[in-house]
Order: sequence, then structure tokens, then C-alpha cells
Amino acid sequence: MIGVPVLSIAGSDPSGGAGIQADLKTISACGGYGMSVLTALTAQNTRGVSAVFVPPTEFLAQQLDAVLTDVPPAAIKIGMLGSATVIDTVREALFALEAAGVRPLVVLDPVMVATSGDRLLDADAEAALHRLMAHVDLVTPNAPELGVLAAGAEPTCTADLVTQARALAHRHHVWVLAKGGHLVDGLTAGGTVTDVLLSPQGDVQAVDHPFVETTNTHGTGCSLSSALATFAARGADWPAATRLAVDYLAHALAHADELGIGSGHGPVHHLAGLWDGEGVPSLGLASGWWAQLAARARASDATTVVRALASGSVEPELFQLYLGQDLAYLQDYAEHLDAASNAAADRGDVDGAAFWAASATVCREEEPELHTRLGAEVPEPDAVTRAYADHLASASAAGYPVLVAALLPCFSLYAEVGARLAPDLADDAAAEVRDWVTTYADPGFAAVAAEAMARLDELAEDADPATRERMRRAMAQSLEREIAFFDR
Ligand SMILES: Nc1ncnc2c1ncn2[C@@H]1O[C@H](COP(=O)(O)OP(=O)(O)OP(=O)(O)O)[C@@H](O)[C@H]1O
Ligand SMILES: Cc1ncc(CO)c(N)n1
Repeated sequence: MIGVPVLSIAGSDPSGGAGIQADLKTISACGGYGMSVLTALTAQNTRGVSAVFVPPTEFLAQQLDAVLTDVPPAAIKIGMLGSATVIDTVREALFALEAAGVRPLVVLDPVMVATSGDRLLDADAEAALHRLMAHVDLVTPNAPELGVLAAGAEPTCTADLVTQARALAHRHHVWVLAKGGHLVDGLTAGGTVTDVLLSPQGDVQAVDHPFVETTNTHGTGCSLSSALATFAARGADWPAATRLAVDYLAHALAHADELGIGSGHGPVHHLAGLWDGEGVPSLGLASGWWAQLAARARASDATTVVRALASGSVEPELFQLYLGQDLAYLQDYAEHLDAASNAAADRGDVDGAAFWAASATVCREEEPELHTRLGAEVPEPDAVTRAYADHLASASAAGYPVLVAALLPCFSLYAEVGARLAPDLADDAAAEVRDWVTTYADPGFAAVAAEAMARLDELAEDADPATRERMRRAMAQSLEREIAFFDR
């Protein structure tokens, strides 16, 4: 959900590159509504920290109370804490929230030292940090911080990161994203930085991203943890939120030198994507489901019709059977596209209504031209076609988001099959094969399929978990119907 409240509990960096300033920019860029509670004020710029002022903890508690009693955040990012008393005040606020039945997602960036080398956490505050961890879902230590928290030597390679992150994950039953930004010695442009994500059970996932040759890395840790909190608040699970956050930061880092702020370690370009008109990153939930179905989608290559198309010549009987049934199917499919258009209009989604209506027109007027050109006529629908129609009808009854999920494979699978077959189309391929393949390999068709997916991604993000699950299943079911449709 775009605009979910996300709270940063962190210190202020008046130069705007780290701390709550970085957090608010990042939360906004990633699609959240940013709020901030200040733990400490630093006098800081891109060259370093010259002073730290920690307001009385009573005032910290008042800030927390004011925000939390009015705007319950979907996620909280915790940054600079400064001292054990500050940590305990934050812990008590989280404990009180939980006692009241409110459990926001909590990301802890265990800030100890700034990029400039200045300490931001008292050395005696480590025990308090471990106590806080009971209320945390995911913690994002850099290499030196991980060494301190896991009570080991400072990690010097990815294998060290994994070992120590696993110990920390087990100890506190938390997700750990161990950052590799301090292990980049010797890397040059084109190299790869590896962060590692560990589940509370210790499962490892390497999260690779391109090394960016820049000295403008001030606040990378603050920005990453805020992006993580925001994507999780919008509904991504931790692995997906991690990938989205790392990609967001990679883009902000890649554009950091364009900003050119300050004479020391300057900030990353938090708003690079927004200013370039790319908008807020999509969670891509439905795209993720489709990606998980990729192996099934490839199974369509083994069907009778697709194998024949790939060979360049189709047996006329088989092709007429398939094309005829497809004509019958398209009539029914167009009606469901109309229903989707009406449902979008009912929700006030004018663009969506126009998109589905235009797709219905293509289904009724343009696409059947291919079929009739190839000699097909509308037959009685057979069992396979009827089963697909029944599935679409039941998806339609389950509501607009589930219907759109069911409509999706018809777009995506045909665009993918077209794109796969076109490059290998033999020069002597039969005319009807060429006609079919070029119709579905058309870049315009791919663009329409991509837009349908983008609309489904948006619906998935706004859906509750039960509806999401129904959407995912409706998509998978339609894919099975599509494969059966090709296998005549
Ligand atoms: N030069 C770089 N190129 C690409 N990614 C980088 C680079 N430097 C840091 N990162 C990434 O930035 C994120 C923050 O990592 P890092 O280890 O620098 O954290 P940090 O030390 O907590 O940051 P901060 O500078 O805010 O204290 C990680 O995802 C890391 O991989
Ligand atoms: C306020 C603040 N928080 C965090 C960091 C870590 O980069 C910093 N430099 N300043």
C-alpha cells in the first residue's frame, strides 16, 4: 500500500545525508509516509561529527508517545541510539505497543560508528542493544558492527559475515542483513558487492549488487534500513524487501556523484529515481508469482501446438482445432475483460477501465482477424475450453483483483511464447506459422502484457493476504489452462 506510515527513530544529521534526514527522503522515495522521532542531534557534515546533543530521555518518551498514540506505523526503523538509556526508552515504548496489541515491523540499524569514523553509540550500550533485539524483526549490521554484536573478530570476508550473522540470527531469532560495504577493498567499477541475508532459522541468501566507485557513501546504512522498513511496510516479505531496498540504494549510489554535495563523504542521491520520472518502485508481487511459475510456463514448449509452431510447420487439423477453440475462448475472454473494465470503473480507476476495455476490443475485433485469416470458424467449445471458461467465471465471482490475476497468463504466456519462437523462426516456415508467431512476438503486444502485469502488481499490493493468495492461485490455475489449451 503506497503511503503507509513508517517511523524512523534516529539521530539528526543537519547536512541531510544520514540520520532522520536520509530516512525521511528514503521513506518518501520508496512509497511510505515518513515520520521521525529524534534520539539525538549531531553537529555533522560530510566531513565528520563535531558534537552530539542527546535530549532528556523524558522528551524522547514524549515524542514516541505523541506519534505512537496517533499514527500507528506499519514499520519502524531504528538508527542512532547513542546510549543505553536511550535504547531502554525505545525498548519500553515498543514493549508498551506490543502489550497494547500493536506489532509494527521493526528494522534495527545498529549504528555504532559514522562513515567518518566518529562514535555514535557508547561502548557500554551493547548489552542494552541485545535487550532491544527481542522487539526487532530484522537487524542490519555492517562488518565491524556484526563483529561486536556476535562477539567475534571483525569479519573480513563474506564467509565470516555468514558465520557471525548466523550466530546473531539464532541468538535473537531475528533476520540479519549483514552488509558487505566494508569488504570492498580491491573492487573496481564492474565488481560485485555482496550483502548476506539470514533468516532466523539461519537460511542464507547472498544479495549481490554492483560496486559503485564513489566516495559519496555517507548515510548508505541509514538509507538501506529505511528502504527495507518501507518496502516491508508496503507488504513485501523480508527477502523481497531486501532485494527492493538494495536495488533502490544501488540506484541512489550510482547517481550520488551527480549531486556532488559537500567536500567530504557526500550523500547518495535519494531521489534519483523520482527526479528521473521513474516514480515509486513497485513491489512487483504479482511479477514475483509469475517468475515463480516460470518453469511451468516453459512447459508450454512441450505442448503439441507450440512444438509444431517451433518446427515451422503445423498439421492443418491440429492447427484448425486449436484456432477454432481459441476463437471460442476469445469471445468469452472479451466478456471477462469487459467485466474487469466495469469493475475498474466502479472503483474510480479510469485508466484501468480504459485499459481493459481496449483489450476487450482487441480480443473481439483484431485478434480474431488472425484466426479467420487462417481459416478458423467458431466451433462448440470443447472440454478444455469450457474448463478455462469455468475457471474465469469463478475468478470473476471472487472479485476484481482475482479476476485480473486469472486474466493475466493469457497476456503474459502468449507474449513469452511469441518472443521465444520469433528469433528461431525458419526462413522456410509455413505462412500460417509466421503469421501466428509475428502476431504474438509484436513488441506492442509485449507492452500490453507488461501493463497488465503492472496493474496486477498494484492490485496485489493493496490486497489483504487472503485475497493475495486467491490471486496467486487464480494466476497459476489459468497458466495450467493455457498449457492444456496448447496441448491438443
Ligand atoms: N561503494 C559501494 N558500492 C556499492 N554498494 C555499496 C558501496 N558502499 C556501500 N554499499 C552498500 O551500502 C549498504 C550499506 O553498507 P555499509 O556496509 O556501508 O553500511 P554502513 O557502514 O552501516 O553505512 P553508513 O555509511 O551509513 O555507516 C550495503 O548494502 C552495502 O553493500
Ligand atoms: C545521525 C546519524 N545517524 C547515523 C549515521 C550513520 O551513518 C550518521 N552519520 N548520523
